[in-house]
Amino acid sequence: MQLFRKPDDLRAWIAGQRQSNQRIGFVPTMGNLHAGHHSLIDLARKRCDVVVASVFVNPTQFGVGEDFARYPRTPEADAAGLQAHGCDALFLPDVDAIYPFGAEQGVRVRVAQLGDILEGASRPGHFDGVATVVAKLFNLVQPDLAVFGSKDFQQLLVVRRMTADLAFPIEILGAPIVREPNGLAMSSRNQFLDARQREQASVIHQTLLWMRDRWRGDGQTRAETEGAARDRLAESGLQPDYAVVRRSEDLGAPAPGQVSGLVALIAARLGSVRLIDNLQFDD
Ligand SMILES: Nc1ncnc2c1ncn2[C@@H]1O[C@H](COP(=O)(O)OP(=O)(O)OP(=O)(O)O)[C@@H](O)[C@H]1O
Ligand SMILES: CC(C)(CO)[C@@H](O)C(=O)[O-]
Ligand code: BAL
Repeated sequence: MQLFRKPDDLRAWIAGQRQSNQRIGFVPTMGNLHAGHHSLIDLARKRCDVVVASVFVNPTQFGVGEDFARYPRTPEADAAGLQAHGCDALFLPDVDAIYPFGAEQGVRVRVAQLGDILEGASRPGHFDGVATVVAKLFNLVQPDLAVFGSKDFQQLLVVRRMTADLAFPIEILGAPIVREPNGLAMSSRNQFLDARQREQASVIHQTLLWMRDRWRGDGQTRAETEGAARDRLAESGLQPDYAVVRRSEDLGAPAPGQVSGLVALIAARLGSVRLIDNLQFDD
């Protein structure tokens, strides 16, 4: 596997791949890779001739007081896992390489509305940071296909919108959520949870399943379902940020009587760790 730290070195290698008509797949990550990330590499591997991954903990998507400084950084283990999954190139830039004018002073890409609700409301500016760095990475890697996990469901929609609106000729593939045996969605932040908290956190997935079943079953109103879901999370010792049912297409409010094309989304805190998960009702 090739390792690139400098954008120019990556560009030169990409130019060679394009010249020989290789179809390029791309998996952007923040590192500390687990089976969820590896599943994205496997998907890209199946669809493309060469696979590029990036590991970059992007400062502009973290708010003041969020966990940028303590975000787990494990580049050696990440490189070994990527290589084992057949990744061809790893881009591991430092902050100056991605933000040559300073992280606070460069151009920002903003996805209005879709980027302002739910995660965007809880983490103001978060999706500006995500859209900005993904646009930069797309320009550097010039992939034909980019794979994103549906664990970060709103991020997937934001990236799709940004890609369409800025006319990047890139297919965006959403990948299924990889879970622990108890249902907890795999996430780099799970490592801040002890064994007891990981069990406790499985209530998030249970609540998503319950929201789906209740929605289909007894025709309760959206507000009743969402309120009862928040109560379930709180009774298990989590602090819910939101627990909502939305249209999977654009995260708008469901139409009366709508049962498919929906997604339940939860964000909740357990101690100092903020976890997100979701469940599409037509899965
Ligand atoms: N459990 C999972 N299943 C499928 N895809 C996942 C999973 N976890 C993360 N991903 C995807 O991997 C890509 C990189 O995500 P990221 O590096 O932020 O990892 P993460 O585990 O989600 O970390 P965290 O949520 O703690 O920041 C994203 O597209 C994300 O949706
Ligand atoms: C897409 C991403 C790599 C942008 O920094 C990040 O938000 C992530 O890992 O999901
Ligand atoms: N996986 C989304 C990255 C973040 O939480 O900042």
